[in-house]
Amino acid sequence: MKIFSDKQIYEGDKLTAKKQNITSTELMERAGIQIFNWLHLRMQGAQVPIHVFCGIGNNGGNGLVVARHLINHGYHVNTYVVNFSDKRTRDFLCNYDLIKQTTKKWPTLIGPDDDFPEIGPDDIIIDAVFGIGLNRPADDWVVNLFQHFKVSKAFTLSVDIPSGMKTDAVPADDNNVVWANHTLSFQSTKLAFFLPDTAKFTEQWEVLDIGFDREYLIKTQTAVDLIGKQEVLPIYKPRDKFSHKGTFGHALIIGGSYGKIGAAILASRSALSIGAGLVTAFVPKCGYIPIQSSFPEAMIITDEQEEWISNIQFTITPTVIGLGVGMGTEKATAEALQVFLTTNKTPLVIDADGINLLSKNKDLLKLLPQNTVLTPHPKELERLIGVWKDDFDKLKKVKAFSKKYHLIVVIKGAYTLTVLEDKIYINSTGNPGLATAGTGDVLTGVITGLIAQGYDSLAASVFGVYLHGKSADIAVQGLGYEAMTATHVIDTLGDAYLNLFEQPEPPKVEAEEKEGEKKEKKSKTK
Ligand SMILES: NC(=O)C1=CN([C@@H]2O[C@H](COP(=O)(O)OP(=O)(O)OC[C@H]3O[C@@H](n4cnc5c(N)ncnc54)[C@H](O)[C@@H]3O)[C@@H](O)[C@H]2O)[C@@H](O)CC1
Ligand SMILES: [K+]
Repeated sequence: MKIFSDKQIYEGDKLTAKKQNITSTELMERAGIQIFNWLHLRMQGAQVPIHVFCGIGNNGGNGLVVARHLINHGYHVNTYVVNFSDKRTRDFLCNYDLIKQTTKKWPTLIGPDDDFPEIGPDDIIIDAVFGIGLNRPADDWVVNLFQHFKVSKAFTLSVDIPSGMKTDAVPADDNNVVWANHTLSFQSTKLAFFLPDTAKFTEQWEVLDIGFDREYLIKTQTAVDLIGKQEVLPIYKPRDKFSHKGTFGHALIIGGSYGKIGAAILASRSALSIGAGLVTAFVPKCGYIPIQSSFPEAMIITDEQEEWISNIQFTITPTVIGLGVGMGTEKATAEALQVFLTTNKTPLVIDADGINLLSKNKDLLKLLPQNTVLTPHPKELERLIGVWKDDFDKLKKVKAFSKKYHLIVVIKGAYTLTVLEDKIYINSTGNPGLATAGTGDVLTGVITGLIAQGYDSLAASVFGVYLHGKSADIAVQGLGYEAMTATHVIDTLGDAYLNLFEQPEPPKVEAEEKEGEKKEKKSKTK
């Protein structure tokens, strides 16, 4: 799913009205009806007090449309205009007139000196105060109104975006923003809903299709994409009947040290399970027996040292190398890495201590082949790019870093972000059960194993992160967050692939109804 910028939404808005030969007021009506339908479907006429708070711009205009339709359908509605400015938009004014023609209960104007209306905990708030047009911090009294919403504990539905929130910046204070239970966004979700600093402002979100021009939606390139099944399906490479293990490449995993051989085993097993034709592990001598006995499919090359890697030399020709898991940061290992990188031309995926060693000697970054994949967790990322002010600053720094060294950075987190230069891919799979030892090693193996099979490094990163998260989502169903381990995630990688081609199950009620119809037909024909 494309995530459009504010500028692109405004452009799409204008272009849609022009191409469909409708006015912006008609488009606002369409958007408002969508929100009304969403509510009506769930409320079925229930007489719960609904408080609709409207600003004076187009977000407020949306609120007025919703209020009007709710009133027309007999709901218990209180409409307010939050009068933070006198500059009303044209479409706001149109809808202000319309609501006045609909009901004798005209919207209540709320200004800085007015008391706020009483809101009960079982009431509903519709927040249409600010949309994406917010361009400066809201006045103190408006912020107090937002606090009034929060204190009421009423279910809060935000229109387009929680008021006070920006799509591309972290607010100076958490209190400056409406804390929504649910947000209904027009045509596109927002990057801010996926970042730790700002995701908290809405518990859930949904996108409403308000019928933007199809051509505009298809042709417009976005700086951010949300990756789900629909986005990864075209990446998948079906297997040819006449393929053989040579077709799917040879993944080499370089890593492990005394006490951390498990990391190399997890990465190697993952590379094979995701479909690499052959997997070799390059480990210190102490890794030989554990790998040979626990993972018979792997081939092994041992370093001349017993406990750590000191000299990366091999005679095989791997398709791709996954480097760094459990590798340690011994001086000899750092030197071996430097020597290795000066001659290496094979595509690389670098994780964990591999990243830590690069952070200690940033000159090595220039030696990495183009589109090398780095998979840091937050602390490793900080060592690599320095501290950041907030999530948006972090993304800016990562983009600059990616551009400077021509690297792909996979920022691991609740929503893992894959960054290549100015483009960000947000992953939608995965769960808190992944916060457990070794899952990072599995991800390294998965991405390495995909590159081995012929996926380019970017496709392998985006697809690998998706499959890794999906596998965890499948594994967790039988285990729960606490008991799931990295090994379970490897064991369900196959299910993650199979899930790509599963059709969604029909809703239960419909299926039962059809079953009922069939029985009825049978008894009639008897
Ligand atoms: N045709 C439609 O009905 C559509 C409506 N949309 C709605 O339009 C919204 C954007 O509307 P607007 O651009 O009018 O902007 P908003 O309604 O978000 O903001 C209202 C106006 O207040 C002013 N303002 C901003 N920050 C302020 C502050 N802190 N204190 C006082 N005044 C401030 C700005 O001049 C802005 O134009 C979207 O969020 C969405 O809800 C579009 O997104 C999609 C199409
Ligand atoms: K809003």
